[in-house]
Amino acid sequence: MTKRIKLTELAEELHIEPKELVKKLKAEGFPVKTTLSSLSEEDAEKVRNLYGKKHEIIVFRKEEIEEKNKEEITPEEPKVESVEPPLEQPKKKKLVLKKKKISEELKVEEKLKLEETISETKEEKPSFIEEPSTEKGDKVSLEVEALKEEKVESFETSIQEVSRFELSQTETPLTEPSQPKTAQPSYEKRVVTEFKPRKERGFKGKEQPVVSPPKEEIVLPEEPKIGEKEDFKKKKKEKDFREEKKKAKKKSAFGKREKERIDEFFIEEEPTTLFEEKLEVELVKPKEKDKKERVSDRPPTLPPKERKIKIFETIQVSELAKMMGVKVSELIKKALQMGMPVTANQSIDADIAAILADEFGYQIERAPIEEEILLQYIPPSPEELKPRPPVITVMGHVDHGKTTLLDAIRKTDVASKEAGGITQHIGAYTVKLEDGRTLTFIDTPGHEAFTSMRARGAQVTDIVILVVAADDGVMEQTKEAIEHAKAAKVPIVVAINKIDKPEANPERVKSQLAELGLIPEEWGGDTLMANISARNKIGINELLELVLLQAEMLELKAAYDRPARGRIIESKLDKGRGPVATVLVQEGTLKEGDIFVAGLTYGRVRAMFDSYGKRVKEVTPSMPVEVLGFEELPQAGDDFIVLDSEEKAKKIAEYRQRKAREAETAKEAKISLEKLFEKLKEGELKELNIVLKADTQGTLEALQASLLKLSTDKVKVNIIRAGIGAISESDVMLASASNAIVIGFNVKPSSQARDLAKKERVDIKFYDVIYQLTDDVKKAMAGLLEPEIVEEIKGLAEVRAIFKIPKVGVVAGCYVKEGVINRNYNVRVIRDGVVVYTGKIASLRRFKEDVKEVAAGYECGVRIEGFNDIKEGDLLETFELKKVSQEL
Ligand SMILES: Nc1nc2c(ncn2[C@@H]2O[C@H](COP(=O)(O)OP(=O)(O)OP(=O)(O)O)[C@@H](O)[C@H]2O)c(=O)[nH]1
Repeated sequence: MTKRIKLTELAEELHIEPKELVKKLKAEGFPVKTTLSSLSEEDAEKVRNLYGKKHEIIVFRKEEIEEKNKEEITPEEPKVESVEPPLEQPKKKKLVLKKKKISEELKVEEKLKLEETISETKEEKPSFIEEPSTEKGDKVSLEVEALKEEKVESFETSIQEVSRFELSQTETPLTEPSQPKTAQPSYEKRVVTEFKPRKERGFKGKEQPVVSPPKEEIVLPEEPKIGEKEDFKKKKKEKDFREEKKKAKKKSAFGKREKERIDEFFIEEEPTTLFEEKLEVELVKPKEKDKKERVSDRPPTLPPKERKIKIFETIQVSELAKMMGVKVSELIKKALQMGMPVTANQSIDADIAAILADEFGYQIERAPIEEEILLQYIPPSPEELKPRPPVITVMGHVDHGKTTLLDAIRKTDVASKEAGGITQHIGAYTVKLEDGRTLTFIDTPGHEAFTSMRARGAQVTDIVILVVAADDGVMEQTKEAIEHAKAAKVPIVVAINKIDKPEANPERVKSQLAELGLIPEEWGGDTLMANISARNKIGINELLELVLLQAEMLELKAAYDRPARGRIIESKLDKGRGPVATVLVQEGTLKEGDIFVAGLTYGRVRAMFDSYGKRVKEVTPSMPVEVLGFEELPQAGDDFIVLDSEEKAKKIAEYRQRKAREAETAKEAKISLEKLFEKLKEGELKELNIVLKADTQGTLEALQASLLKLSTDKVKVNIIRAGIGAISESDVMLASASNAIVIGFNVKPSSQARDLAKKERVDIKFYDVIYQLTDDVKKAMAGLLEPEIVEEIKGLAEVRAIFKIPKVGVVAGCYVKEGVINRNYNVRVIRDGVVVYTGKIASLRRFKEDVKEVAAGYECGVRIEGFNDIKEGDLLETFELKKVSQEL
């Protein structure tokens, strides 16, 4: 491919006005029309000669590369002898080392400026007219002036990597290359810019980092082995260089810091790895203050690299290698040489990738997060919106009748009767009333499904039906359900069930609910309530009417005429059909054949079945449908987004998988007091959600009051649950779904809750002094939290027997269940999840022997300092306190 040179660039190079150049060239008979025209390199060279410009030459000699490395040189990094363009006023000389990979696509501009031809092989070796290289084989010389006569079509010559170079001593006309250059896939060129004494360095690689030449002068020191010298002219004026530098900076993918770091690296490492001629270096050493500037930019003759790789946040090492067309091993080696041990499958961030890519002549372009580009979501305009059916979840205390109610509702479905079929269990189903209105029910009753969906960021429910048995009244899980619905800001319609029972007392239920903030309409509140008997199917239609009324108030709408978006409600691996999932379409219309991404997976809709098991071709908003065609099993709560190409879908899924893996490794609490200020500062958080558990009603109330008082203009303290007793799994789930922290005051989590908190990355804080708790929250909000004292749980023992020993006290016969009990640890006595004492171990024994430590699975006798009120069944938790400086 013949490279062409823009007239504008040529004019710049020749320091004349482009228009003037056009005029002149036209007069000379060159095939140009306007300033936008371009010339072949050959012609450009003629023009240069017209203007008396000629190229200077830098002849690079190969560095003494270890034999091993020589062998390893791949086609991507061929050895090169490089030639510099002419410099106007030769003054001092100075070594300029520059490594540059230039591909076939190397810009004309770059080539023009380089004005070089480089021979790659011995056969192709050109020679200089003057100062022929003393080394044979890998030296190349070239006379650019002579090139105008040469009928060389292209200079697309591959330049081999050199580690050393050689220069002719005097500025001489350049000889014609002995042979025309052949196009090569890429070449690397090095221009020695800086020359410093050899120093100790961390690694020695066959490749050297890029160093730009000085802006004012290029002084070439004597190459020790050959002893040749050549003076070089000034390459460009200072101004030109600055401009170039600015351009390069703009184009650079590196952040300033990276760039400086690399510059420093180059300053420190580059010259020393290449030259041993200390004396020469010192003689030509540029002024200190210029040093960084010089090396941090590309020379004016070498524009910023043109080969770009677009990456999204991170990239796998192997992928980066593939994109650059280099061997993974080569890339890993290079990284290692640079002090960054990486593996092929490791994801590296864009900054690291940029440093590495630069070594191979590539520039990294950091693209916005893939998802943001590809899933760019344009919210529908009001005109696009049409009413959609409500999506309902049934919640309530155990045995209050949720399942019976869902069954009763299902039986009211006229469509089911029409279809003559029974509703399939697909996680959700629709109910069509006689008047044609439809409602969608999430088939899994209970707050667990609701919460775990919410914990994954999925909010599919529009309305919660809270089932309360009229004979039993408000119970623990009724309260929890209310809290969940409130935290999710989902309205509640109450179904007071089992009114057929003689002991039913709906009025009592109403007053209990009113105490919890759900005030019935008839009492002036806004909570819709219906008395029903799910078993006897009394009041079901009335209940559904109320639900529809509530839905009307919510003005539920969605756009129908656009690609579908929804949520995964349920998923299973079907033996015959592969991964199958129920999707609730929330927007748009889902069609057979649609390509989609869902959570970490993707696919194409092969077939769809509605809740009666009937195959359907299209599904509209609020409709649940069973979808076949997933690559892998998605998870309940995952999003489901239709895209226009499978490639996109796959890319997004892969990106998400990578992110998920990274998140897995960098597990940290969703929110913690330590991170609070950071999040507030970043505007990520506006309120601090707290799940508060305490040992007594009195302390709970006191804590609530003092915590609420801490709310400021910037952050609101929001207690989403306040309860008495041990921290439960439900507390953790609520905290997880609501991005809350759990505060236990004198209460501890059950071991299941602790495990769940670990899994869900929920931060549980333990306090036993009120002011410490309020102080911490206050400080966290102000960003003044002291180094955190972290409690490390060491072991758990169960008290199985009590021995009262006169004059000594009470000794607890324990069985160590988890971890170790060490007599130096602190100990906490927990009774029914409540901390009854915290102190020190006075003695630890096994078979009358004093021991230091007892591990899990063994029995031991424990006496606690100053505490004799120990009881059978108590748990002894040992812990250590560690200071961790906070990261705020
Ligand atoms: N008398 C009477 N019994 C009912 C009514 N609704 C449900 N039951 C009974 O209450 C018991 C529990 O009903 P379920 O529907 O299983 O309750 P649930 O809330 O789904 O229970 P879990 O799934 O265990 O949480 C069953 O024996 C039902 O027959 C009702 O309206 N009247």
